[in-house]
Amino acid sequence: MREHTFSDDFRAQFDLLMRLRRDVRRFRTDPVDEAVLARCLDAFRLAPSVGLSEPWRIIRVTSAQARTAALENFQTANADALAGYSGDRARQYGRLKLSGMQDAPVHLAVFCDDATDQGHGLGAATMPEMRRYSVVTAITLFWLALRAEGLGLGWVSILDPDRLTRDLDVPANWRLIGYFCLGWPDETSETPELERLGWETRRPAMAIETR
Ligand SMILES: Cc1cc2c(cc1C)N(C[C@H](O)[C@H](O)[C@H](O)COP(=O)(O)O)c1[nH]c(=O)[nH]c(=O)c1N2
Repeated sequence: MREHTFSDDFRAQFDLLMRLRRDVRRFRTDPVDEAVLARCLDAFRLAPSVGLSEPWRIIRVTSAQARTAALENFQTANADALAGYSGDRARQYGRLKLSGMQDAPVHLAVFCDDATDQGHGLGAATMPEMRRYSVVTAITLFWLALRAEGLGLGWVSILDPDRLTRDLDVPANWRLIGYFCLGWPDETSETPELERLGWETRRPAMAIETR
């Protein structure tokens, strides 16, 4: 096996990549080059997965009908979420933009195949949710790969997953992990939008307890 080391310069760049990764809700409508998208999607093949089960299943949502169904799903779930807040929080929530579905050129629905035989159940017998966590690890790599190309990703979870699963006509054993908007971001920042808009702040330091 080839020994590989990374330079200080690479480490600094990687740190910057992580700092500049944002959840993007504001996209330019310019198309994304298919070769660049394919290169970024390769991140899924590099991701860790429980038992090497590779349980991610990706649907590219292109038809007007499927996109409209997803958008309406979001709008309903978002209105329901807004109704769960009151006072200043409700006013603040109402002002947030929580998906870029109307502008993003690429839409992906990512699922976990809960019934896959791949991996022969290794690591998931007592904790089957590990398959879903595996999909999340892959999405994180994909997110960074996109950012390295200057592209942005927005995770949309304000959705009724069963309704989306039905609308996209996917197998019953597939569980929705997230709906993703992808494209060229309108802005870049080292600060999450929810922090900039005063919804929540990041903790100053990570507290690790010992036992
Ligand atoms: C599992 C999961 C699900 C969602 C999110 C993230 C993750 C990890 N986020 C994005 C989230 O708000 C964002 O990551 C944090 O606010 C931190 O900002 P940065 O990602 O650092 O820019 C998100 N954002 C949004 O506007 N609508 C959404 O439905 C969701 N859903």
